[in-house]
Amino acid sequence: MTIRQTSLSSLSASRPRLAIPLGDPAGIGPEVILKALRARDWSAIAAITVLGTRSLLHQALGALQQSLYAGPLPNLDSLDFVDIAPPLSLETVTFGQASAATGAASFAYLQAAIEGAVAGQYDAIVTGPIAKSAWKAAGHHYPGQTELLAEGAGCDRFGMAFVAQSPHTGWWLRALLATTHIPLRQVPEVLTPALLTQKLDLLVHSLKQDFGLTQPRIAVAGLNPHSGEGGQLGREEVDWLIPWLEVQRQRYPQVQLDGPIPPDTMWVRPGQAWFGTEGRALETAHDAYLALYHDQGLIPVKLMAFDRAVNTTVGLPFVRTSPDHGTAFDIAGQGIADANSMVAAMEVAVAVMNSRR
Ligand SMILES: NC(=O)C1=CN([C@@H]2O[C@H](COP(=O)(O)OP(=O)(O)OC[C@H]3O[C@@H](n4cnc5c(N)ncnc54)[C@H](O)[C@@H]3O)[C@@H](O)[C@H]2O)C=CC1
Ligand SMILES: NCC(=O)COP(=O)(O)O
Repeated sequence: MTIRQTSLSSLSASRPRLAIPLGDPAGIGPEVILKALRARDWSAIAAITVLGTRSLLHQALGALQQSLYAGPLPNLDSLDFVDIAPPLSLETVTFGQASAATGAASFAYLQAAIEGAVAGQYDAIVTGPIAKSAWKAAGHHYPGQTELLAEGAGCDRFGMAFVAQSPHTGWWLRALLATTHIPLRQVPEVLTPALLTQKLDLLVHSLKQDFGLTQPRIAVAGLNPHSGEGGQLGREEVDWLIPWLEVQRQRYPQVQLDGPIPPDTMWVRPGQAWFGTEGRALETAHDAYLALYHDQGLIPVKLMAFDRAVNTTVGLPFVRTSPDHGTAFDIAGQGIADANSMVAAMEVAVAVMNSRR
């Protein structure tokens, strides 16, 4: 596998301290982290600490060495590593088989990273993927890592955003999800003007703080097909989304707020800007997209950028990024996982940290 490096002009010589919890040891987290650690010379731009169970990382390394993977791998002896004993008995793992024990382990790794970040030992956390079902089996009822991070940081306003830089055009795709891990049928009730205001505030702040965009252009999706077609296909747009947008335009005169944009067509221009198929799209695509629910945002993001998109948690007192993919239990232990999204997650963490300084 060839690692493609994301070019980030804002990477600087200062060295943010990155904590990298391994994620679920039965998934591809340890593998993509091992590959990512040798994808470039990180020592020039970051100080990296990996958190996990040493014997399990050795097991993942052994599996990689036995696989067809022929790329460079790190020397574990020279790694800055925090060795965490698994809370439930776990001497070895069977790749692809998550359990209460692997869930308890990935939970403990993330908890240790959060404690370190809150104590000021780390500037950023780049998380390996976990399985929410394994956390649940271990008795941890969180919808995902985002909510544990927010709780640990004492933060009740936070958001899930994805960013990726096009390898074709250099254009940056940014999308924030207004709602995340809830059943689809709950979306219309959970999605309120107050919630959307909170998410827009987080997005505007992050665009300025993390990306230096002080006059961003933001597109807001409608909820219903064709944004409700004047109330004929759903009433949320006419009942509150259009009036809400008017209020927000008054609140944010420096922001160009477009919407509600029919959710299907909203992604045409980003697709053109991403793939470079329509020259004007690079100028006319928005700086960021506010999607109203998980799959409205993540289907297009993953279609365009599954190999390199980065999940970020906005609103925390420290930086958090993650690859966009999950534990990929179907290929764990085979050596074939693509580490580019993990590399991008580490690079974006460094760039955002430098932008905040
Ligand atoms: N940040 C996180 O911790 C995330 C965790 N998850 C969790 O991961 C578990 C599995 O979720 P899925 O929906 O199956 O998504 P997934 O991303 O784990 O896998 C989807 C498909 O993409 C492939 N794939 C994923 N990453 C890959 C990589 N780096 N290289 C090559 N192929 C790759 C997999 O083999 C699979 O066919 C779930 O428990 C989910 O909750 C999912 C997304 C993010
Ligand atoms: N679909 C995105 C995702 O599952 C990320 O979850 P989290 O563990 O980062 O909260």
